[in-house]
Amino acid sequence: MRMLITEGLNMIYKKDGKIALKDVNINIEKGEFAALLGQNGAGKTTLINILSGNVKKTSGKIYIGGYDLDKNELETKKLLGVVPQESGFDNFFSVEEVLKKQSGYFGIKRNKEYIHHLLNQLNLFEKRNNYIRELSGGMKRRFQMAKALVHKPEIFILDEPTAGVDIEMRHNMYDFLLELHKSGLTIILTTHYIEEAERLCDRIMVINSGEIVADEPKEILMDRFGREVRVSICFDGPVDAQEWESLKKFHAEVTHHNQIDFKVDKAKLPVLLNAIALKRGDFVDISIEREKLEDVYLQLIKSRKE
Ligand SMILES: Nc1ncnc2c1ncn2[C@@H]1O[C@H](COP(=O)(O)OP(=O)(O)OP(=O)(O)O)[C@@H](O)[C@H]1O
Repeated sequence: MRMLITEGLNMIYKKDGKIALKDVNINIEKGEFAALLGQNGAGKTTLINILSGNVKKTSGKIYIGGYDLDKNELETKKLLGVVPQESGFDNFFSVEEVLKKQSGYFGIKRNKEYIHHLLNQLNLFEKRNNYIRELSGGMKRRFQMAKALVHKPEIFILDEPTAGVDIEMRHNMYDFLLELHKSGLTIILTTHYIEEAERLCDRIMVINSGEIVADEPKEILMDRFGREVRVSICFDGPVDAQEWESLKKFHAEVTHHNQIDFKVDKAKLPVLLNAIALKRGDFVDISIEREKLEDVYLQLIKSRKE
């Protein structure tokens, strides 16, 4: 089932005529965990703000859970849980009060048990009677997640949820998101941490200057663009760059006193390994790594600029 569809979505900010989104067509299936990657100003927040009804699109269609956003705003709002990048916090209320209020906004009564469950999962139970202003930055981010989930939405959208969050807390958030994904929730995440998208998401969308330049299952994207592998070899003695001149075409680079790295098309790997073995047999360690999502992402952004 398709949970989110945009058709020919365009956004031009009236104030300065800035084209923030250009003919954006996306299709997210139920249960997918999708990443939306893009540089600063690419249009990620604009897209999220339009989906959540905070910004009015210039043209195009949006369907959420089959509902047309223009005709069924209330229904679409119920299906979405959005964690914004920044938000005015309800500073003068306690954590639990805000979550109760938010439940009420969606017509949900007697939600205490679920609220406590969420607070427990997000390590916030102890803080339930604290005012929002008394929470740390990382706690506020987790509180925002609870607030977005309190009405049990079907699509969870997060705008850079881990920006500025320390590494341990970030890993806790990953576990939490993976649990939610396992339970069948559809998740869309924008992030600057590419390894985060690589680790969590099964679909990658790349947005560049308001245009979607890639939208594919992660593995297919990696196979299509990530054709090269990096081969690192450590020898039982020093490496002399000159000795490897003949393998320059494999991007030979001495990276350590006894280590040399190569970059090679996967198909040419046997040729390279053969050539190395003929030159020196005293290798003590070898590693072959495929390209990372970061390399693929940079290629995509670069190819558009050329
Ligand atoms: N309210 C606004 N009025 C005019 N232009 C805007 C407005 N909001 C965003 N823009 C412009 O639209 C473009 C897309 O901005 P957007 O905030 O969607 O990018 P982003 O991908 O979320 O960036 P970041 O990663 O920095 O948050 C930018 O050029 C931005 O300056």
